[in-house]
Amino acid sequence: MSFVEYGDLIQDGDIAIVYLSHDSMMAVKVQQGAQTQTRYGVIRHSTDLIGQRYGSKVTCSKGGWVHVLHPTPELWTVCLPHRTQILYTTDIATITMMLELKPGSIVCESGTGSGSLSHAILRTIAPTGHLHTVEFHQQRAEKVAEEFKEHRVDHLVTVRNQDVCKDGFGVTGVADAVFLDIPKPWEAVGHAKAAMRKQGGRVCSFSPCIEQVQKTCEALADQGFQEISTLEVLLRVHDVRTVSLPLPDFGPDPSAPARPDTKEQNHASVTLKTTTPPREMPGHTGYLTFATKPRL
Ligand SMILES: C[S@@+](CC[C@H](N)C(=O)[O-])C[C@H]1O[C@@H](n2cnc3c(N)ncnc32)[C@H](O)[C@@H]1O
Repeated sequence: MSFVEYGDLIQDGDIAIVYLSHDSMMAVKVQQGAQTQTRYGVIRHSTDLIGQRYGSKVTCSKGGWVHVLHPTPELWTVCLPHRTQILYTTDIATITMMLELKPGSIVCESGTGSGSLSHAILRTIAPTGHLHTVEFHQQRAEKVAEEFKEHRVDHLVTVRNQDVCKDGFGVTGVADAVFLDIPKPWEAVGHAKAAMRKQGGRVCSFSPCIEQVQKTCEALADQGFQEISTLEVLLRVHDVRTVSLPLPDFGPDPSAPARPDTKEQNHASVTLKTTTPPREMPGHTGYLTFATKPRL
């Protein structure tokens, strides 16, 4: 198992995702002799997990069952231990696309936080790209480096424990893309430019407040970035439901012969399956500001 390569069978030392229901999952480190408690009973790693196929249905000690899934960045985002606010898949998908990330890309990121975005970046740039991620909180930097090792992606990433606004990304002239998720991104824009290859490349900054966005846009323009644009991604789910709608009454058809049952037809209705958006939407996460380093 690795977060960037699929493995068929669950092995000792893997991280597996125990899926209890759509909104209840947990990441488990598989270990010979270990047990995991769930609301459906105990899972015994040696007999219930090791050697089973990913995707298997596993019966727990109380007779209930769970599915055991191969880890992906998306599943990790919903299971990971939060040490900070994190980015979710809706924003991550837009960031990946708009930064034009692909296998082989060199990417700089700060702050690393809980590593939610980092895992998605790593899956996209594997097997030949590299992520340089900067986190100034020492324990967070150490913990995420430990997780990258456990998830077998550590060969694709360098974690630096430093202040990106003072010390930059630790690399110069190499990055195809830079991503910022820090409180004062405008202070890191110069370092982002220095980390990027001489010509071209994309930068993105995530900020919850529009005042932060304004300062970042000014800094990007001052540094000669072009195509500066800010967007907000809102997730709009649709619920599937069965509805009954009255048929429209257009009045009597003057060309048709009079029918005694016309009155009943006016009350006819049709039942159909449709989708409806919820009345309230999940709130704002943040603004994504993108810009391009020009080719001169
Ligand atoms: C909101 S979190 C990032 C979450 C991350 N994008 C994720 O998806 O898990 C912001 C992180 O930036 C770090 N940070 C803030 N300012 C920084 C700076 N100047 N240099 C390096 N890291 C910084 C914080 O310690 C925190 O861990």
